[in-house]
Amino acid sequence: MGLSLAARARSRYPRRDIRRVRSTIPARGRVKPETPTPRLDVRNLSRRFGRRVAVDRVSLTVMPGQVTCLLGPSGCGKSTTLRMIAGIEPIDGGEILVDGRIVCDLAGSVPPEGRSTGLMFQDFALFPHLDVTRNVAFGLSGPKAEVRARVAELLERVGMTRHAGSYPHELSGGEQQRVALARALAPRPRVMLMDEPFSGLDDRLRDDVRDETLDLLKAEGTAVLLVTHEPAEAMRMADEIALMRDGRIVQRGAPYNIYNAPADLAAAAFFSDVNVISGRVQGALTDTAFGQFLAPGVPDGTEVDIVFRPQHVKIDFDRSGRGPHPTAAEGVPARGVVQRARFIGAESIVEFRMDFDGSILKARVPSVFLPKPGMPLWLMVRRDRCFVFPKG
Ligand SMILES: Nc1ncnc2c1ncn2[C@@H]1O[C@H](COP(=O)(O)OP(=O)(O)OP(=O)(O)O)[C@@H](O)[C@H]1O
Repeated sequence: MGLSLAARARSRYPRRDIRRVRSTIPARGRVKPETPTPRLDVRNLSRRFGRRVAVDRVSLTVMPGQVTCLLGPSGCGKSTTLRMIAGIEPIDGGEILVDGRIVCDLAGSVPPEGRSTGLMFQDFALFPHLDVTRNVAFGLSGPKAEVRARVAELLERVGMTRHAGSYPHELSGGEQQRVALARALAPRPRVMLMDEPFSGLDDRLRDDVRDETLDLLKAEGTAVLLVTHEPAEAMRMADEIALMRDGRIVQRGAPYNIYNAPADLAAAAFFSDVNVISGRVQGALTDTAFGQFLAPGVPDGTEVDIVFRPQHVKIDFDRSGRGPHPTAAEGVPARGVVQRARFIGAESIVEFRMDFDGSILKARVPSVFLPKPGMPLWLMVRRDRCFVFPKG
């Protein structure tokens, strides 16, 4: 009686935990850690379903106050990874540490309520028979006055004080989401695990709730691991993106770096439409209809894909069958004929059939320009925005 869930869990796993804490945190004065201990440290985590490896040696760290997004297509293993960290899915290999303390490995597992992790899903599942105050207070223990103060503080921070006595069915989706966030944060979890938490909200509301959630999580210093399949959401939310495919993390980095230096063609294509032209490397260069592209370190004779995003294609008018002059920054122009042009607001997407091989390439241009099908135009490609990948 009187013990919090975490304290109860600790008392159930006393010796093992103490041993682990000793073995993973260096003693004072003996070894000086060079980097701070990650709030969440996942090492070589694996999970199989029958013969299928759903999660394959996934490793990642999240520091206090940091948001890491686990991003990838449907079925790549994101939710399974999150569920293992939360303790609601068994592991088949690896280990999970919270604040340097092992909470799960093949030798044993601290139950979910003892891991200092909070969990938020898309269907936030507030208790329908409890009002907002009691929903937020649900996971809290301790003196009543402290519980009341914590609930009031959180409702204030999520802007729901005036709804304290309302029931979930009396709230909008965004309001329910705010209450769910307050409830998840109430016990001050060290790590917040979020699985597509905003996907039930409409676009406009989603942006607001997302930003408010982020501010609150940062203010509380919580480490956040957020699962999403939407690149735009990951880029907006994340300090770091861990890009996942077929159960593995294929790239980790700041959103800017992942977008501008993708690890491979699939990583580039996950964030936007891409154009791909092919070439063969000779003397660290690849000759194409757009001129030469650098391919440093790629052996002679290697077939490569040259990848560029539609917004990095520049288009220019046809002057009696001639295009603009080649430049160092944009190479040689190649001619194409407009197949389709679509107005999408601030931009137009124009599709060209290229003279050199009949392939289709796309350009995104300011929407003041909406060329008619059949119009010949010249395309140039920004060299500093191209990626060259050996064909896989
Ligand atoms: N309990 C289970 N039994 C069998 N296979 C499972 C189970 N849970 C997940 N899988 C499989 O493991 C793979 C990864 O699933 P997971 O739900 O982690 O993917 P995800 O990336 O989160 O996908 P989504 O974005 O669609 O939720 C999938 O092929 C899925 O079918």
